[in-house]
Amino acid sequence: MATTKEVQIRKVVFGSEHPAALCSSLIGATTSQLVEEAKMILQKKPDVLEWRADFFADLAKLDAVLATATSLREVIGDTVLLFTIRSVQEGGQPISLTIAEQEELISRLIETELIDLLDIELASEFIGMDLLKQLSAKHHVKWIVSTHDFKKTPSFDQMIEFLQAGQAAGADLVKLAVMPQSSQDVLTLLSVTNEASAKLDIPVITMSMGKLGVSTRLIGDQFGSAMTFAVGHQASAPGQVPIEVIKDIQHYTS
Ligand SMILES: O=C1C[C@@](O)(C(=O)O)C[C@@H](O)[C@@H]1O
Repeated sequence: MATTKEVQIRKVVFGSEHPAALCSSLIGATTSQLVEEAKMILQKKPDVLEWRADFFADLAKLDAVLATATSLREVIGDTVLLFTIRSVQEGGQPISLTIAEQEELISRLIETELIDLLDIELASEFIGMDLLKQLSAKHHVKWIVSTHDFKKTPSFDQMIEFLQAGQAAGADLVKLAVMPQSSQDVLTLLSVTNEASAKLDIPVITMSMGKLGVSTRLIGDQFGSAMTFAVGHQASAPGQVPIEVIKDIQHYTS
């Protein structure tokens, strides 16, 4: 019989029509904050927890990162763990690590098999992408290749290109988060989701951020988005709504 984790991974990685997988971010700066956050959020039963490691104060210390991943795994059990270092250019926190140091840290973390999913930005300047992909495959870590635009919503064609390029870069899932400036932008993002989820071979995750884009977080799965980010403890991006709200809506839409 499949374990809970296998079922969750299948739902997240291979997509399920409805409802979207529910992901909440951990943005603590210390191990104890992260562990407390995880405990609190787990009561709300998310499918995925995202460790936004760019918020972690000791990101430059490999031992601290590995110890924290171990502590988190002890607390979260079978829940799917996504590891993300979001760059400043794409809405993340400033960090002191160079690109090479980040690559090294991520490689060591993959080898521990403590994480299930890894966020890799499409625009990432990692040098050893092929090696990293091979290492990930060896240790069963799946990739979400992501693109974020916190200022605007690119054109329909550009957004389709981002998603296609993510697939070509070796993604197991692709993600696109953009900022709408009008309700038309929200419609365009939903059209992109509809088209890309039908045409690509991998699950697509999309969201329109901010207040204007909230609807995409609530009903994006009806247009083909495989995952939605919701607040468990604190928001990690503008426009996220509480897990409870998403669960209520999913009750009526799936
Ligand atoms: O890529 C995403 C999506 C997100 O930016 C959002 O808009 O919900 C939140 C981030 O933490 C995550 O890494």
